[in-house]
Amino acid sequence: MQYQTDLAIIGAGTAGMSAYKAARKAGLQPLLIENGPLGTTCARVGCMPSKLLIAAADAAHQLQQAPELGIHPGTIQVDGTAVMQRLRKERDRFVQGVVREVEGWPDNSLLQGSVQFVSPNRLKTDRGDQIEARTILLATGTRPNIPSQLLNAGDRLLTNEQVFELPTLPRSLAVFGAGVIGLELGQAMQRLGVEVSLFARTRQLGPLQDPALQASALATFEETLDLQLGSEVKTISRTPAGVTISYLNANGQPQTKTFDYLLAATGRQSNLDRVQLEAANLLLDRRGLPVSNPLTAQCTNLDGSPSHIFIAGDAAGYRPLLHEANDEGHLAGRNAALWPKVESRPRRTPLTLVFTDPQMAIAGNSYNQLLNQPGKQQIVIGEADFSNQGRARVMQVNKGRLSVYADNNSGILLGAEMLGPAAEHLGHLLAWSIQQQLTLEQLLQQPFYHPTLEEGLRTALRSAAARIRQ
Ligand SMILES: Cc1cc2nc3c(=O)[nH]c(=O)nc-3n(C[C@H](O)[C@H](O)[C@H](O)COP(=O)(O)OP(=O)(O)OC[C@H]3O[C@@H](n4cnc5c(N)ncnc54)[C@H](O)[C@@H]3O)c2cc1C
Ligand SMILES: NC(=O)c1ccc[n+]([C@@H]2O[C@H](COP(=O)([O-])OP(=O)(O)OC[C@H]3O[C@@H](n4cnc5c(N)ncnc54)[C@H](O)[C@@H]3O)[C@@H](O)[C@H]2O)c1
Repeated sequence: MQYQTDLAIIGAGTAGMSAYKAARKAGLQPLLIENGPLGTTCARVGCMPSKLLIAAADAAHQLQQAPELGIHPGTIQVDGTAVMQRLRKERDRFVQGVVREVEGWPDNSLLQGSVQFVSPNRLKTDRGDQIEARTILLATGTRPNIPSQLLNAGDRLLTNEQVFELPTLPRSLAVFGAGVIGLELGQAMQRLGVEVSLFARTRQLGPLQDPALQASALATFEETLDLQLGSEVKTISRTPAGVTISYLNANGQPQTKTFDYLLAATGRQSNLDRVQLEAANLLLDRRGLPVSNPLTAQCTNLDGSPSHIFIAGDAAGYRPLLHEANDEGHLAGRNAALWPKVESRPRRTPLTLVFTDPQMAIAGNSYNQLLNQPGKQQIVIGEADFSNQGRARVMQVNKGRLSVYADNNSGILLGAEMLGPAAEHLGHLLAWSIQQQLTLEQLLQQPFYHPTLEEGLRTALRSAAARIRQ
């Protein structure tokens, strides 16, 4: 069929749906085109099922820790089938919520098919549909990046798209990648009784950049997880017992181990390689992604002029997180309606959280952004150690550290990195304070109740304040 639309949105994920709503509110009748199942990556195979697995792992962990508090829950049994069933039941509720929302939209809002560019204003789908669009939004997200060596695991290779479908928990799991997904899922599986080894080429654990925090993360995670960081994997093969991995460990010693499954958590790759971007007349960056303005979501033409094509969510390669996909989608949908005029909207303060235990947070500017740059002498660091922090000890969660970074002249808080208890909450407090450009002094005038984890934040703020202009 032939379609004509003011706005063709490629991808009905978080960014695409948010753009659809914003564009409709602004008076457009957008056409949303999706080549996979509805429900979004976040709800189907991302944020939500991973946090459901972590919730079960946290429950098991608390029971395992209880005897140290004098509480003896008896033999702890993890029913892997029940864990996975509950995960999928709750996950399906979230997915259904999204699907119902799309189903409530007017007919002809959604087209199924895989989209490619024919020319800057013309798209076609693999089902033979042709779309002429005044403006276009790229909201195509990403898919797992799988290094070719990992394919040797054959039918025992899992990514985030298969792991939540396992009928029960595996006995053993080799996790490749020590980034956010590898750490979150690897630790959760280990706490649920799965024998986990985590392989990574470097010694970097998760996104924290502050050397003191990286060291703390390494010391903490290697207490319980078999970390094969800096290992060199020689061969991976599908064997009758599962997946056999031969590798040189960090000391150069040859090892061979067999696992039930291999989980690839080795980063994400853009889906834009499948849309014939060459036909879109867009300027691309070194990664092959369209050059775009994060304040308008607008792409740039080959000749440097502003394009009628917008980009949002993970496809933009800017901040691949759910709340950012939502914001970018909204911005893109609204600007597509205003096009050729566009509005600039300031971005929120960056906030990254990792739902491990201890959790990780980066609020505002990271260590590298502030301290690996010229002018780093303008930055003071304040620190707190949670190993002896009162409330953290009370709750037996006394691990990790917090670093806050402030401007040495104005005292304004610029960034923070944390590994520690409740980093998801302290990270928000820090991000909100940074967004309001509060100074250390103003922050120290706020109430700090006793005994709370926030007192750890106060320690870090005080230590930075004491170093200002010394
Ligand atoms: C395991 C995991 C856990 C995560 N946990 C968190 C978390 O806790 N917190 C957080 O903030 N973020 C988390 N994320 C990241 C978050 O899920 C993403 O940032 C977010 O889903 C991106 O949304 P999006 O709209 O850009 O992409 P998506 O939701 O992936 O949507 C893109 C859509 O485009 C479709 N598409 C692609 N190409 C085409 C084409 N050619 N034609 C038609 N349709 C196409 C795809 O099928 C897909 O439906 C997690 C991600 C993963 C993988
Ligand atoms: N809590 C959250 O907000 C959350 C949770 C999960 C995912 N996410 C999002 O999903 C994105 C992707 O997560 P991810 O963990 O896949 O990516 P990542 O970039 O965080 O980590 C990828 C890891 O894979 C390693 N790696 C790459 N190639 C490898 C190879 N051949 N062998 C071994 N290791 C290899 C990298 O060194 C790195 O440690 C995140 O950046 C984030 O935006 C967010």
